[in-house]
Amino acid sequence: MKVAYLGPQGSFSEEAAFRYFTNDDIEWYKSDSIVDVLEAVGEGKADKGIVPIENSIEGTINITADGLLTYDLFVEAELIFPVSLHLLTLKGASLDEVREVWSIVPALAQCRDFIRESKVKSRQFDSTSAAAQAVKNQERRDVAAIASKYAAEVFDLQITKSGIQDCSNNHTRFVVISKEPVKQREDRTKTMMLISPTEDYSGVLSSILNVFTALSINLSWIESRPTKKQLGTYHFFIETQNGLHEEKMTKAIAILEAYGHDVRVLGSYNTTKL
Ligand SMILES: O=C(O)C(=O)C[C@]1(C(=O)O)C=C[C@@H](O)C=C1
Repeated sequence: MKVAYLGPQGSFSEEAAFRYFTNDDIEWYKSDSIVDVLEAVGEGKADKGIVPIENSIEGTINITADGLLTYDLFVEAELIFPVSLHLLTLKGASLDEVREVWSIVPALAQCRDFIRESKVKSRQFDSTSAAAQAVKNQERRDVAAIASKYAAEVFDLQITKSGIQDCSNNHTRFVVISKEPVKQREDRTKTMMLISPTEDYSGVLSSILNVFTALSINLSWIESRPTKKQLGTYHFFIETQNGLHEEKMTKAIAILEAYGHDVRVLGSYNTTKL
């Protein structure tokens, strides 16, 4: 089985992938960006992929949410990964030499307070590990990567300041994606769906939410994303704390469809804490 994740070596995605997929028969497929992971799975270059979808400080990773739709993907698991971000510099460099920090956007956003307080510039990379690799290759003492302890080991960098994220209790939620829907099972505890209203009227969102309230279905995630077709039109990602096999979920979907909303189930799955 081929599994795609965001590389290069040393990324959080790699750590999450290695901890979750422990079989021997896995062929790893490292991609250069989150979109490349989604595309690899969408186009069948990899059987499965692992992508970050939400962070406890920064919220939804929109590239992933949108990519699930663009590439017609399904979710088969969610993984909760603790994230501690460190400032990585060349060995021997000190904090007051650092003028610029490099990382992927969600990681820079998780360290907004540190970046503001230390008055450094920031530069975007496609992953924390690509930033760490660039610091190593460019041999510059005035730049630092925001990345993991694992990346420091991989690229032989020094942790010049540790735990620089805005909140110490920081987690990123990854999803395991595939091109085919996973067979429905009775032990699933969550369901992700995309609800697209076909008409725009006042109270459309509350009409959707009322269905879940009436059936005592607890929601663990709701995210509105633009349809990209017209300004001000949205569809809604909704994650329930109930598996798709449960009767109340079948009822909810039937009611939402009877209201004229388009409902697309993206997956029913369990949570793994890594
Ligand atoms: O750049 C990486 O190392 C990743 O795996 C991506 C990513 C993300 O985009 O959220 C994953 C976990 C952390 O939140 C920071 C970066």
